[in-house]
Amino acid sequence: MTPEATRDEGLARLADFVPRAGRAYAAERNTDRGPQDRSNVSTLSPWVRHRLVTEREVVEAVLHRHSLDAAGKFVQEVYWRTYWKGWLELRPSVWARYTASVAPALDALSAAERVTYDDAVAGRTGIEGFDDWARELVELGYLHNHARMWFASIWIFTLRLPWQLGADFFLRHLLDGDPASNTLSWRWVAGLQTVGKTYLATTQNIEFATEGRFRPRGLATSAPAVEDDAPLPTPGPAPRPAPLPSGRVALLLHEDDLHAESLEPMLSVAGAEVVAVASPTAGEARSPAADPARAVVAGFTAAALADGHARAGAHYGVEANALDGLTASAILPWLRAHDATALVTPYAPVGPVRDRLDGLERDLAAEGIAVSRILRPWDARAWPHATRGFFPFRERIPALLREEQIGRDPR
Ligand SMILES: Cc1cc2nc3c(=O)[nH]c(=O)nc-3n(C[C@H](O)[C@H](O)[C@H](O)COP(=O)(O)OP(=O)(O)OC[C@H]3O[C@@H](n4cnc5c(N)ncnc54)[C@H](O)[C@@H]3O)c2cc1C
Repeated sequence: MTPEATRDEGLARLADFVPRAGRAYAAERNTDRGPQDRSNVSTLSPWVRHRLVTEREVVEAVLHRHSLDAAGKFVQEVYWRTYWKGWLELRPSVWARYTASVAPALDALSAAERVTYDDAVAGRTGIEGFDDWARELVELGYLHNHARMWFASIWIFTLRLPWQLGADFFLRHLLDGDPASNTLSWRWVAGLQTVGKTYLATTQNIEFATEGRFRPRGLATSAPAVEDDAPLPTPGPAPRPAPLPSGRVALLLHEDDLHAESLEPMLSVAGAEVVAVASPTAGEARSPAADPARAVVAGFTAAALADGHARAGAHYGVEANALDGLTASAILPWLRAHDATALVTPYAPVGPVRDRLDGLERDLAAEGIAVSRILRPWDARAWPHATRGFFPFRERIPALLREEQIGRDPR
């Protein structure tokens, strides 16, 4: 059954997990006990992906209960997400190249490779574990982190399928499917991210970390890095907070950030009066391939959007509307009906929503309406540090937490 895509559900999961986020998480998080027992991880990713619950709230709740020393591993994992988002934000061409490569990679498969691909996504390769994870992904929209690594490694090095098609399969089916975390994790396994460093899944590691549930045979014994057709781009500048408008503004929510309540301080400082809130009824397609969003993912995203705008309407005490899409023809009549002079929307990082908002901004500019994107301090502070690898970024975590004023003296 698909879990509830509401903030209340995300907060309940967070409250339930917080006691286990300290040393227990550090010791046990790598074990994949199967879908019946996820108690060693938080399973919060679908809620965090849509910011039904924000990264800041998750880290704050955990550091309210544990010291940074005890919960350091968990906090670091949340910052992996922030790091990947920042890394891609500074190098948007990596996303553009990935999306442009999916359809050609499918077309370029030979007849034999096409059979392998069809078997892989249907979970009928005969590889123990791999087939189970393919089915688990399609049915539940979630995989343990270790299973994602094993799956990607077997896909690339044992089945010798293009990484882009595996990333696309994940993005279509994961409830937490995220342009940055997904694309860059697949690139990391393939040896494209930390150039030359790949991830090889082994029978022994899988057997150990699944507590003997799976012991796949015939896995690749080496993992030569996939060759890239372009060098890693030089990082560009990180986005900076833009001035927000004052006066009557309409607040447009989207699937990348559905916690409008915590945007209020930034809007009030600017002197903005929120007169209407809305979100589209459905999420953007995550894949250029056919079957762009499976029903499970589409249903979760649509419910998250509905929850987001309903809460925002109640919070700001204004009408909350569902719009047909992030298009000028859907949005202009709504703006006019509320006599709004400007549109504000949470900042959308690199991905399908960003692409859509860029088009919308151009169309609304032609009508004399400015679109302002609200960049959260969490992102504004961390993303500029995503210029190199995760390890130098990780060194910044205590300082970032101090700037966020989270935790008890997080040194
Ligand atoms: C091939 C591959 C594809 C992936 N695709 C996605 C994706 O599309 N979306 C996604 O959110 N994560 C992705 N991940 C990262 C990670 O597997 C998931 O975030 C994690 O398994 C979610 O489960 P959880 O909420 O129980 O995590 P926990 O272990 O409880 O971690 C807490 C939170 O930290 C963040 N997080 C944890 N590990 C990572 C990580 N390695 N990278 C980035 N963020 C992390 C997530 O927001 C997560 O909810 C991918 C990893 C791999 C190897």
